[in-house]
Amino acid sequence: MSEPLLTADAHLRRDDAARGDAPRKVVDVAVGVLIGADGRFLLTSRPEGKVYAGYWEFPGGKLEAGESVEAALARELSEELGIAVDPAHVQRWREQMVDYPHALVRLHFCRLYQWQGELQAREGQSWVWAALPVTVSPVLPGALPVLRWLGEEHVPPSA
Ligand SMILES: Nc1nc2c([nH]c(=O)n2[C@H]2C[C@H](O)[C@@H](COP(=O)(O)OP(=O)(O)OP(=O)(O)O)O2)c(=O)[nH]1
Repeated sequence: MSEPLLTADAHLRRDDAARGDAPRKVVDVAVGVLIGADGRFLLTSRPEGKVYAGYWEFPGGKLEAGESVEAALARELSEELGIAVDPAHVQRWREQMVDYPHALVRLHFCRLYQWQGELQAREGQSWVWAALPVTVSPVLPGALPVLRWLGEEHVPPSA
């Protein structure tokens, strides 16, 4: 399902037309909503050195050229968290475009109930198994819709 465009921190930039810039390229991002046996979901903090460092988000990252969402998510979860994911277990959920000052991103949110290995913070990030309402903050603007969807929709603890 594709959601309406979300504009984040618009006050931080002037629009492209005013600057005479070309339309912005869309950056595709694979994002995992990992759901544990107890129904909690995994949030991770963005590491130092990245935009929005310290903000909480769902783990994932940008697609490489020619890569599928499923393959990108499996690669990112291995790189960031040291877990092994079978791309066949990645369940596409919703798509959300977010217009940030730093990039225009298309977030491919996927649900994931199965993976192998213990979590490791390979990029020095923190993680938390969260339930609604979440108690960590700040949450990345592009992760907020997921919290709303999780609240609206009954997400089974296993599938
Ligand atoms: N992982 C993730 N990214 C999100 C979420 N919400 C959201 O707006 N984003 C945005 C933030 C970034 O602009 C983009 C992800 O880019 P990134 O820089 O974290 O990706 P990456 O790990 O491939 O980064 P790098 O290797 O280029 O440093 O997607 C979310 O819930 N999870």
